[in-house]
Amino acid sequence: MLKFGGTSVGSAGNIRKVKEIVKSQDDDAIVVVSALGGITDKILNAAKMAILGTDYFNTELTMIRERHEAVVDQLFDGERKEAVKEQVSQLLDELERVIVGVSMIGELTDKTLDKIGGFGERLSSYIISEFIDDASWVDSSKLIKTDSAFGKAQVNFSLTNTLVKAALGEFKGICIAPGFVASNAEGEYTTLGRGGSDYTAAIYAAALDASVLEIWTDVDGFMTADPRVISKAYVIESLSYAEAMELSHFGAKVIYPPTILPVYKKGIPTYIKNTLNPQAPGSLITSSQANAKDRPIKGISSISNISLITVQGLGMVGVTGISMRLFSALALQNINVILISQASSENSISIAVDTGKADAAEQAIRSEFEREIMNGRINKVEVENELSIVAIVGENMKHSTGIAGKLFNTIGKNGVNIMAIAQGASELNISWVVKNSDLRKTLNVVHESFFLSENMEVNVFLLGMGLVGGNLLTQIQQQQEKLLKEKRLKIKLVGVANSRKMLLDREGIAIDGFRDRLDAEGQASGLKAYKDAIIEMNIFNSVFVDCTASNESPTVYADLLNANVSIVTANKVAASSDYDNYRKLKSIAKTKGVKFLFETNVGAGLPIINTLNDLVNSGDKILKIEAVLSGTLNYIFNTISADVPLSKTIQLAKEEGYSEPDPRIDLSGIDVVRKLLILVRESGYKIEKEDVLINKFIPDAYFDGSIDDFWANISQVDADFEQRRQRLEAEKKCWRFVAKYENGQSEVGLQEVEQGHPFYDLQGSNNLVMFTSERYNEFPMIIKGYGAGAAVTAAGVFADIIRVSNI
Ligand SMILES: Nc1ncnc2c1ncn2[C@@H]1O[C@H](COP(=O)(O)OP(=O)(O)O)[C@@H](O)[C@H]1O
Ligand SMILES: N[C@@H](CC(=O)OP(=O)(O)O)C(=O)O
Repeated sequence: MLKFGGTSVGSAGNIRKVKEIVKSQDDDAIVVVSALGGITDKILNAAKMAILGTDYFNTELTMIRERHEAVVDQLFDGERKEAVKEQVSQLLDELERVIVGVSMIGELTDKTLDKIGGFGERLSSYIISEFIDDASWVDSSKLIKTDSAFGKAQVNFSLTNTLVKAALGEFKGICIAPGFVASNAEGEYTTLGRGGSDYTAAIYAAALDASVLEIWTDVDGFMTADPRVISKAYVIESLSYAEAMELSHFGAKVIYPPTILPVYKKGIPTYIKNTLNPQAPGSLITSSQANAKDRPIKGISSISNISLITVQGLGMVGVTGISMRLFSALALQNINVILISQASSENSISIAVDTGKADAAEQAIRSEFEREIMNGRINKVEVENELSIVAIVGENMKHSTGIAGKLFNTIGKNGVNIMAIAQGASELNISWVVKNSDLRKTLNVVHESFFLSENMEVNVFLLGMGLVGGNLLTQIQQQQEKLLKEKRLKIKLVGVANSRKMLLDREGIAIDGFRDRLDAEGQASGLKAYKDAIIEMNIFNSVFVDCTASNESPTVYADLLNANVSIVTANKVAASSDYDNYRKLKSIAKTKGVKFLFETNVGAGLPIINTLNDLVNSGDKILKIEAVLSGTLNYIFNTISADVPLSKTIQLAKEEGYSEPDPRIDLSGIDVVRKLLILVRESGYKIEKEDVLINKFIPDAYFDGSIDDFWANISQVDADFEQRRQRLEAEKKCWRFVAKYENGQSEVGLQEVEQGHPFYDLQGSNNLVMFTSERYNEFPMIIKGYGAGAAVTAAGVFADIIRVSNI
């Protein structure tokens, strides 16, 4: 038993492939076919246009005609072609007559819709039966008998089985049959519901005890998720009938849900195969018991455009019969309930229905419970729209603990709000409701954590592409492959922005040539626009990386953290701003389960803040901090000599890229104050900028004027400094700009350091931090190394990005 879907018979080329597959069968075969892909939609649309009184239905009909004629033209030659065309034309004329009738009468019943809905299958099955030599044709609408529920008729199995067996029980050869179509007792056309050709095939297979059912479609098999949404979805080798049923019930379009029952009852193995890639093994659906080695979750599926109706009232608690009345009222209106969730207090019941049915459902509930609503026993019947249901399915969930915990933890960390949850006692399925706008993110994050747990993805939005940002991208590029191979971590750049332009692409931005792409495709940027775009994109596991020194960029951190975007920043402004703001950002990150990391704020790539956190978290108490934290100042005081006066060293520091663009930020000690603030705060103490005593070594006047005045006048301090330097040299001492915290007192300033002191031998722009703690007491802990420079800072930022992924 074979079934070819609309995509498999959508073009002459594909029909040729179908023929090859059918011809390569060794056994006799019944082949069910769908309408040419998209045709059923067009037919139904033409009818709807006709009833609306627009002439557009003619355009639709012309397109339907041209599609079929083109296929016939390409498949047949000579007289045969004319004969087939004639027959196709007659069928199309018949269709046209009905639709014109609809437009004239202005009435379109479900019965008429069923009459015309199956024309696509009648056409395709006829064409294919002519194209495959020696194939016969059978009219499924005569064999598959249903009730008169037009649109989605219920099959009368005993009659159908008898008719199918009588017609095809002894059949030898290849027989083509239209899918989807059936008829009622009166012989009027009915259909089996959209996507119903799969069902037709299963009905035939069960009636004839077929050895196998093959559903041929346009993907390699039943996949772990809808491949149109999750590009990394992969084929599930084998699944049980129950798993296939659950996944298809919750939206896996690859198979029409009722299909499973007939084949399950008869134990007929069912394959999902790809017409466009027949060599691929496909997926096998059987009754085989779950394999203990299989993952706990087989697949994930979803349905959009769901409404959630919540009925709530204290008067419902402990009252029997409420659920019965609720579901009967809905059943009477033919409303299918897709998901039910009831709190154990019985104070509320939530049900999910198709949005198209939400109004009818609400009305049915309100009228059923009119009395209870009036007397306040039920105080809320609320409908929420634009929702989706997501389900994870797998027989092995039964044997695994912690699935729900992992599931909801991962979803929650990504900021997706879950509106209702249902889990059957069979533990085969956990389903939950989210907003439509969160669907893609939910599917991605769940797919990632359950199916690709060996591959973790971090989505990076970069702000600032100067020295640090540029270096960071180069490092990511060099390391990307290794991280993927060895750590199974995929760092994906999904956004880049500078002060002028921004570029966002959820599929990833190649680091090679990204600047050209930004120039060509980038939109006008602005901090707020970038932030809004990031929040709007709503990507899972995302991190905003701030590689600017801007005062403005930290103003967007709170919004981003609130939207569950982690922050990695080389920018000191946020962590050294008002204490309340620093606390607020940390606390948002904590409640949202995301990271706010700023290791590079102190000592560039040196592991200072992380070390401090480790000490404090493990119960140590920081008693004293002494540190040389300015790479720039250290460079200056290491470079100053009889030949190189102070003003020259400042200039060199700028040229070497150590200093801030305005070196006075370094010279004034402000930058060191900011770093000290961060260290003291991370040690667990509350401190504000104003609490730090600053001992400047250059007179205030130099800091007041313009930067040009500064450069013009700074050499005036050289003579004085040279005198002091000579004295220091004679005493075998050197200058260090030291930040210090002890007993609640913080200060920064120039210190004369003797030989032998840890600060004395500090080369170049190196930094050094000494922590004296309860545990590191007699001999303080010392961390020392490059404390500035784009490459080491970028490396620190990179390490923080990796830390976000928690590997
Ligand atoms: N879990 C899934 N596995 C495979 N395909 C899926 C899944 N979920 C959704 N799909 C979609 O279902 C499509 C096949 O169904 P459909 O278009 O009805 O095919 P046909 O026309 O062959 O009946 C695939 O192209 C794929 O995009
Ligand atoms: N042609 C029908 C029936 C069908 O099953 O189609 P497909 O196999 O392409 O899903 C429909 O579109 O609903």
